[in-house]
Amino acid sequence: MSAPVLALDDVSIRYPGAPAAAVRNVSFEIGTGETLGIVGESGSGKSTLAAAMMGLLPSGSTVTGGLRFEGRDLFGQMTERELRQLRGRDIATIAQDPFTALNPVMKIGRQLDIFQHWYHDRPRAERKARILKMLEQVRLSDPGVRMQQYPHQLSGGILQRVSIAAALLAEPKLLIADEPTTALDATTEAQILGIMAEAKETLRGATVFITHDMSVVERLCDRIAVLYAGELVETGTVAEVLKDPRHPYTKALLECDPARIEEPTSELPTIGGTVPALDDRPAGCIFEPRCPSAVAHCRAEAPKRHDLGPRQSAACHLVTP
Ligand SMILES: Nc1ncnc2c1ncn2[C@@H]1O[C@H](COP(=O)(O)OP(=O)(O)OP(=O)(O)O)[C@@H](O)[C@H]1O
Repeated sequence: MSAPVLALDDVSIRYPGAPAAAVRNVSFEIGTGETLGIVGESGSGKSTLAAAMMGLLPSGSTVTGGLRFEGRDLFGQMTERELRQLRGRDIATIAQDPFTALNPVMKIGRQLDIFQHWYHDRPRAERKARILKMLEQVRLSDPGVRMQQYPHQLSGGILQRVSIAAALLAEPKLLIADEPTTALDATTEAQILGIMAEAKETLRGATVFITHDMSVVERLCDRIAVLYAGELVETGTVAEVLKDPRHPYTKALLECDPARIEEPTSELPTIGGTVPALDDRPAGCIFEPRCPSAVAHCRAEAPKRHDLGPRQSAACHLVTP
């Protein structure tokens, strides 16, 4: 991997007043040109990690460990002003809800122009041409008309395309897409995922794609980080982990992926039980209460992370290299 754009080293995050950390001892790196998929059920800490990567945790949150963007610690070394600059220029996001991501009282064309930071010294006509080209790339019909419209005049699917165009125009060093299709219907979701797959060719920085959908990871990501109840249980290349998942939670997620079920069935499989609440975390392995393979030892002691290859690791007592 090239020098990491973002490196997390033993990161734990606790919200103010919370009984325990929402994210515990998470480490991984993302390099230029790489797309990392972060997966896990609801409550596993995906959005908490995304907020931390943007320096947008609620004030009073406690972060321990290192979270470095191009070698600089987001929490130790940067002032609020520097963080704001970073968010505006080097780190872009595609949010779950595109309505909240765009300014309701500014025309789309003007908003997109603001995003293309690196082109502001170019003539206006050149900037406009670049925006039009990008709107075509995200397959928006009538891009010239769209530029004159306000967000409330557009549907969620169209606005999400505008958000993707904004992210591409910004040419960020780090793009964070936080479940960008959650608020959309299935057809629009498929279209947006197709556009994201194409956009991958254009993006030169690193991308973090947050999802609960393994088939999205398979399609769009190079590497995967599987989170469970705030802990990183498995990480590796998508090719390795999806072919040979080693952690029982990763296996269970894959077994529940509708895209992988070969026999027609009226009921989709689910993982029994629920993600433990923050104040009810098991003392041993975090997944033990739901794990079909658990043995007594799993209840007694939390597993360490086992390296399984140059870039794959899993935190499970039952895993052997
Ligand atoms: N602002 C907050 N204040 C206190 N606790 C929070 C806050 N946001 C999230 N949490 C808690 O942190 C834990 C992780 O939540 P988080 O939203 O990061 O998970 P997630 O994997 O993104 O879930 P989802 O897929 O539902 O968005 C949960 O226990 C949640 O209740």
